[in-house]
This record gives sequence, structure tokens and C-alpha cells, in this order.
Amino acid sequence: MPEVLANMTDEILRVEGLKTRFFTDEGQVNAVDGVDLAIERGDTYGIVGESGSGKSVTARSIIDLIDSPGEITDGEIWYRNREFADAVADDYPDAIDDDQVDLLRIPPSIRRSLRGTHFSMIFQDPQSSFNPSITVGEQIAEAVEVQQRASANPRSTRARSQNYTLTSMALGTVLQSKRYVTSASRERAIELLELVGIPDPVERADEYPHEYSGGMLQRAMIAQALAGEPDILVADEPTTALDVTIQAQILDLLDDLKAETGMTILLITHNLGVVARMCDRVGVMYAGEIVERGTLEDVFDDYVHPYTAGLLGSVPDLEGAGGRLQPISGNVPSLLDHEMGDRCHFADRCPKAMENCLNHPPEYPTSGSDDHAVRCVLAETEYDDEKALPDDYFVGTDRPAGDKHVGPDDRDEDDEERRHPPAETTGGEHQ
Ligand SMILES: Nc1ncnc2c1ncn2[C@@H]1O[C@H](COP(=O)(O)OP(=O)(O)OP(=O)(O)O)[C@@H](O)[C@H]1O
Ligand code: NI
Repeated sequence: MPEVLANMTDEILRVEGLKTRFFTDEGQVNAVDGVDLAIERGDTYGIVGESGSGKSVTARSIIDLIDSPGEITDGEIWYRNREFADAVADDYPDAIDDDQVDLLRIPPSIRRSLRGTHFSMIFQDPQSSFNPSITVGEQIAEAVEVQQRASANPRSTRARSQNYTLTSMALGTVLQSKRYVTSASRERAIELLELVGIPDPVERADEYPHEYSGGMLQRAMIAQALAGEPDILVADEPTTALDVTIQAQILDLLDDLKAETGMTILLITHNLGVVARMCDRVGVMYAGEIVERGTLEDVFDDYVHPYTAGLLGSVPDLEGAGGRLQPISGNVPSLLDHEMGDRCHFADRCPKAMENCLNHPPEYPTSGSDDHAVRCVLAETEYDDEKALPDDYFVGTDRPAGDKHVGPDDRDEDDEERRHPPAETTGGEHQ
């Protein structure tokens, strides 16, 4: 019996075979190409990788924030929540496995109802989460109200979802003319501001976003994300734009909040120092795939994939104190379907590429921990010099790296460069 207990896991989220594509004028972009990951309740799970590897699209797929021309084309996203599973079981029995719900087998309207209440997301740029013409306190109070209205009728997930969807749709327009609806929600907003370490929260609640510093607004965004008491907080590069000291404070805050609320965090970053500091488990992403995953120890100490080795080599200092980088040479590959080929996507940059890397590798278990898996033939074959691909094997087949974030989502390029350093500086730019 104890053995059984020891093997019991409490996976709050399990993603299997997730594929997300963007159908652009240039072709089909395989931004997420068969991602598997499992997140334990109360853990922080890190997804790390160079710019353009598919981290954000993975996170956005999980919380259903993929817009046209993007589409989730395959996979399962199992979310464990007994109450939610019971609520949808009658209408969508195929989507249920005991206390888990496959979010891709319930209608989008119900999926969306989970946002804010079960899943929340924070971003690199807090400005994007706030309306500049409404006070911070008022906006957080509104998030509190949305949550309260959503849970007012806990018996009906359908009512709950419609409530929330309508409310969130109305946010932009209705809110303008509305003051705090109840003093209770205002009080809760102030409590939340205090919880995230905003000094003088009563006064600051009445200030507008532009009156906040970057770090303070980041805290306010976290307060807003916590208003719905989410099970899972998805944090996409939450500290990348901040200076080192503030970055450390925000990471500490997230850790404290996690301990206090028991929430689970999915943390997206290109910075292995942040992963080392925050995460229990980690998935290393490359070209739309998780190429190595496991516990922090698996990935940092017992890594198998040369890409992981390369990333670790490009970490100047795990505490983020700066220093010289050893970049992985070469460019991140195009994710255009017709350019990807059926080989290991890292082979052209890999110092250990062999003939068998010309076949696309499956995910192999390793000889180490049960959690440790690697998409690399080195998990089961020793490197053999005799079979090495010649150095110039891929010369002339290099693909352009500058094709990320194409399409309607196009952002200002300089800005993009600043926020998302190119591959050569991965891991250290923002230290
Ligand atoms: N709206 C879009 N339209 C078309 N392609 C997109 C879109 N958004 C993302 N992509 C594609 O998906 C790929 C993965 O993008 P994603 O934003 O997930 O990368 P990332 O790992 O988060 O990188 P970064 O560190 O720069 O944020 C990109 O290289 C791009 O080709
Ligand atoms: Ni991203």
C-alpha cells in the first residue's frame, strides 16, 4: 500500500500530443508540434527555450488564447478538477475521465469560462492587461466581481460560463461608465494589492496604470490575475522586461503566493537561471517540441540532449549576475511545415549529429529518473564519431531565423527585439 501511495501523482494538468498550427500566407507554421507535459498540483513547471521555439503558443493553447490564423489541430489537455468534471460530466461524458476533463473536448464557450477563474495568465508587458483610463483598483475590483458572479451559481457550469463570457465581453464598454459595483469588491482589490506588496494600497488603488512603475504594475497585474483565485497561473516571461532587482522581487512574490494559495504555476522563460530558481520540473522546447523534460535535477545535472547542454552553456550565471555567454551557434529553425523536414530539428546545429539524426527522433526514456525523457538518439545510443555527419552536411540548407511572429500578430520589430533577444543571446540578455 505505501508503495502505491508513493507512486500516486496529483497531476493537475496533463497535455498530450498537443499540436497548434498557424495557417499563414507563407504556409503552415507548426508552432507546437506534439507537446507532452504533466504538471503536478502546487508545482512550478518551467518551459524554457530560445525565441520562437513555441513556448508562448504552448501556454496560450493551454488556456485557450489562440486566435485565427492559429488553431489547435490535435491533442488532449486534461485538467483535474472534481467539481468541474462533475459539472460537465452529463453533457460531455466523452470529455471526462473520473475527475479530469479534456479541455479540447468541451465547447469553446465552456473552456473560456475557466479563464480568470481556474486559469489566469500574466504577461511580460503589464500595460497590455490594463485599460489606461481606468484606475488600477477599479480594474482589479472588476476582476473580483467577475469571479464572484461566475461562482454565484456553482451548480451550473453553463450559467457560470455564460456569465463570465458575457461579463468579459462587456468589460471594455460597460466598465467605462461604472464605478466599483460593491464596496466589498473594492476592499478585496485593496487586499489583493496589499498581498502583492503594493505599499499604500488604499491610495494606489485610485491611481491609473501610468502612475505605476513597471515593477509595481507587474505586481498589480499579478493581483488582477489572482482575483479569480485560479488553480493554475500561467506566467509568460513575467520578469523579462524588468531590471534584475525587481525581477528577483517578482519571482519571490510568485513563490510566496504559490506557497500561500497552493496554486500551480506554468512559467515560460528563455532564462535557465529563472528556471533553476523557480521550477520543480522543466520542459526544454525547441522547434515546437519538448526535446527534454524532467525534474530540475534531470535537466540541469543529467541532461542528455545537446540542445539542453547548449542552453546551459549559454547561461552566464544561474543567479543572473551577468557574464559572458557561449551561444549555441546557428539559427533557430523555421517552423514552416514545408521547410521543417523529417529529421531531428536540432541536427543542423548539433555538435553530435549522426546519421540516425536524419530520422525524426521519438521521445525516449532515460536511464535516470522516471520523469526524464528526451527526444534524442543519444538517450539510447552512444555518440559514435564514425557515424558523425560531416561538418558541412547542412551547409546551404540553413533556414532564415527571422520568420517568427509573422502574421496579424506582427509587433514593432525593434520592440520585439528588445523584449525577445535573438537566439545568440538566449539566457542572458536580460540579466
Ligand atoms: N500569430 C501568429 N501567426 C503566425 N505564426 C505565429 C503566430 N504566433 C506565433 N507564431 C509562430 O509560432 C512560433 C512560436 O512562437 P512563440 O511565440 O510560441 O515562441 P516563443 O518560444 O514564445 O518565443 P519568444 O521567446 O520569442 O517569446 C513562432 O516562431 C512563429 O513562427
Ligand atoms: Ni514567447
